[in-house]
Amino acid sequence: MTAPRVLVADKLSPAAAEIFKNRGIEVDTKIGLDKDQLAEIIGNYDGLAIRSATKVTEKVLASAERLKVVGRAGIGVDNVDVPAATARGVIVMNTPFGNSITTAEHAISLLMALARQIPEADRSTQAGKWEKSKFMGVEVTSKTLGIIGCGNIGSIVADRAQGLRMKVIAFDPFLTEERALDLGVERVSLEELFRRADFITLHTPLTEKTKNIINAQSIATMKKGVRIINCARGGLIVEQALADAIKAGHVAGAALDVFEVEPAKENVLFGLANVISTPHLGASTSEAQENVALQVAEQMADYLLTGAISNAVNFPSITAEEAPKLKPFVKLAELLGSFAGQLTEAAPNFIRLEYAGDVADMNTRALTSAAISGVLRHFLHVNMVSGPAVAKERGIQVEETKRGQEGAYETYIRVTLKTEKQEISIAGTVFSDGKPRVIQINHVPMDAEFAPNMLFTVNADKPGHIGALGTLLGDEGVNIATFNLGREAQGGKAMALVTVDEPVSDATIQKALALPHVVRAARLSF
Ligand SMILES: NC(=O)C1=CN([C@@H]2O[C@H](COP(=O)(O)OP(=O)(O)OC[C@H]3O[C@@H](n4cnc5c(N)ncnc54)[C@H](O)[C@@H]3O)[C@@H](O)[C@H]2O)C=CC1
Ligand SMILES: O=C(O)C(=O)COP(=O)(O)O
Repeated sequence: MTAPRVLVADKLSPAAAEIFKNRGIEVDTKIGLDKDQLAEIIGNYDGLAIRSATKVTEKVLASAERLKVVGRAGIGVDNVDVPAATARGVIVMNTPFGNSITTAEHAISLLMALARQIPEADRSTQAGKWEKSKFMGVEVTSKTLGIIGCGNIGSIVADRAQGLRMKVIAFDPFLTEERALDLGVERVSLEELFRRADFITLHTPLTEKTKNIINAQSIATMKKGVRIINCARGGLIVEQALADAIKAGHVAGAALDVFEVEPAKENVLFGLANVISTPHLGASTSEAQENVALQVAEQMADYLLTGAISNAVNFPSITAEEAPKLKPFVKLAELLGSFAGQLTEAAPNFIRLEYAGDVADMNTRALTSAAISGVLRHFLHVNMVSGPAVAKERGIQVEETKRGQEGAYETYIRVTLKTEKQEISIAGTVFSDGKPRVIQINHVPMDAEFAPNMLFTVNADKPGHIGALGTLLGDEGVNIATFNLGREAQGGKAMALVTVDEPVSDATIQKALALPHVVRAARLSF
């Protein structure tokens, strides 16, 4: 067997290259390649080790004929097109804890720097101005810190802020009362957090639900004089809205480590008084970089040399023998979880997996992990291995039931989610062509393949809906690939699952909701 080859494309601690070499893997380090240069050479490598700078796009992956694994020395994988990697059978792995303390410390540093205008005071002093009366700060003791996203990093920030004698409140759909109590934080709604916080710090992943969470409307509900810290992802904040609020004096300052477009060479926030920026330095300490480099290199080497998988964000750990039989059902379980997760308004507190027929005799632990990760990946950076543990930590009850063949399908999986207000169940099967299909939505029969872009509607079963929806999509320039229907009973609730060529816009969703008898319209993507 020829030695596997790994490309290190971002600045990693030299510890990573050492490990690859020691384990008999050839390693090249080429930092700063653009998309085209990367696409040109990626075909020569089995592994790609990156941080946040390298964008692993569909185009790069399309040229990556040999690539088996992308290793992210860090947490966020939003610079990797994970669905495209999965579709090409490329494992994407990250190092979920290696830089959490360091990033939390950066958030606290920015908080203190913001409270006392340290960067600006430094610039003025070194320019010989001695403007002692210009830089009046605020004390953080007894001030309220609002943490949005109280996961690994948010929890460490909470701990450190309490050491600074701040009052910590947190919004996180997965934060249980019990965990909040353990952390010594007060669990509040997002609205209450915006209303009460003197400082707000962001620690969520960038998802459909968190994108633009700080916008003109939410800023208007914040206390006058609020200060905002972002060490998570640029897309969480509408930068123009923040700039406007700072200029208007409503927001007293912002400290930003991350930007919507990186590298951020120019930005609407640059140059404003009381804006502090750092170039995505959250994870940049020698300790964190050593941790993540060692871990990612070991994980990648394990996978390339033995096939063992750990901390993969797009695949569960499965032995070499089980893999071929399980693979289509892993995909199905993940898609069903993702479908249900996209339809919930809030984080679930209960997930049930039902396995019927042949699939009940397979490695359902891997399948359950896949389904849980499908549900949770709309909220968290969760991987299939850690999915059940994360669900447990967050107080989500997971139930698995198995039974023999029942009904029309030889084998099927049903995923049921419960939130405080809703229950959603999606069932599916794998046909002999190996393709996963939806066969029931909330027990209503349906027969549809999963597709990258879909629209789901629920309506009262009255004549005219199909025509109206078809006309609306036509008017909006949305091309329909397939149109699948199901209903409870004549005159009851009816559902449509429509495959479209492009993602349906928010405006089209609003128009679909305004159609007669429509009670639900949601965009789905797989
Ligand atoms: N600036 C930097 O250099 C670094 C940035 N990061 C970023 O920090 C973020 C958080 O990382 P971790 O704490 O390790 O992740 P984590 O997965 O442990 O925690 C994220 C938390 O956000 C919560 N969340 C999800 N959706 C939410 C919503 N709509 N509203 C409020 N909370 C929500 C989740 O429940 C979870 O508790 C990630 O985006 C990561 O990419 C991580 C490391 C370094
Ligand atoms: O781990 C993360 O999510 C980070 O954002 C760190 O990014 P970096 O590795 O410093 O480019």
